[in-house]
Amino acid sequence: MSTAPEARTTEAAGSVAAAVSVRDVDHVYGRGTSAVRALGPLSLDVPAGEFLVLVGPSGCGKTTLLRLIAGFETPTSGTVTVRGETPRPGRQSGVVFQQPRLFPWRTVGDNIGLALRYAGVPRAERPSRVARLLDRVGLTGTADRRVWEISGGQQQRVAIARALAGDRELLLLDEPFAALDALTRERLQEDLRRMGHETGSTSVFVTHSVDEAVFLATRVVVLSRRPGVITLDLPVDLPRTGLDPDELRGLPEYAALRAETGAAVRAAA
Ligand SMILES: Nc1ncnc2c1ncn2[C@@H]1O[C@H](COP(=O)(O)OP(=O)(O)OP(=O)(O)O)[C@@H](O)[C@H]1O
Repeated sequence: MSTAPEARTTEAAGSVAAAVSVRDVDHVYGRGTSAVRALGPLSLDVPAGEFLVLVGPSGCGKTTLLRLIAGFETPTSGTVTVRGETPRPGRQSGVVFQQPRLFPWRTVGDNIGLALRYAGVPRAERPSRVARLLDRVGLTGTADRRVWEISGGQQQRVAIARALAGDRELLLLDEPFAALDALTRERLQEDLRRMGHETGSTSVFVTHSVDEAVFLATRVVVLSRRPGVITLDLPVDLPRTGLDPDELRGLPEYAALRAETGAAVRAAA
């Protein structure tokens, strides 16, 4: 994935302030005897440019936290802001889910073009923007392919390009690679890691995989069992360039971070 002009715009925009601020948040689904306390109390700041990975046992509230940051949910108490504003779906962030959720009978270009249209990008500008976004996710020249014709990994790349459309300052990813085969998953991890470094964009990524967390993150946050609270907040200061993935995974620091994260996840479960 290469650094396109679109990426540099995001980098410039992202360097201004803390991208995400979560303050004293509690989140409860339902009421009375059927109430489920999913999250909190939880406070977290995500500075611009950070690649934050959330890990924790099933049901600990990872998706809930992502949905609060996306603006799909409003916290029961406390506040969530994205660059100082209350988040609104599709406004400040792009979201990538476990399934790509594309229109399969339409072309790759149409799927991304639709997101650009919603973002208010004029029709005449859309083809060049689509091409730049496809370059960025390693799918140069695929705009005219139908979604059903391309592989699952390629579809997930399209979903990432769509989430980036409209110069969103924040990328939210909810186990985006969980349904992919191991080799495709590794390739996408490598590309996403490189892209995060090259563009300086801000991401919050949810996973169950400790290795995926340490590989991708500049910071790992582990949540406890429900209601999720932070049990580990770990900076990941590994080289972002100059090493291939095997060399990176072979570093003693990598092993130490993996061990510390794994122990925290096991303790949380
Ligand atoms: N709409 C809802 N109504 C009621 N309870 C919900 C709702 N959404 C989630 N929950 C509950 O809130 C808790 C947290 O769910 P959430 O999906 O955020 O966890 P998670 O950590 O993402 O789980 P997983 O790793 O299994 O995807 C769970 O107990 C879940 O059953």
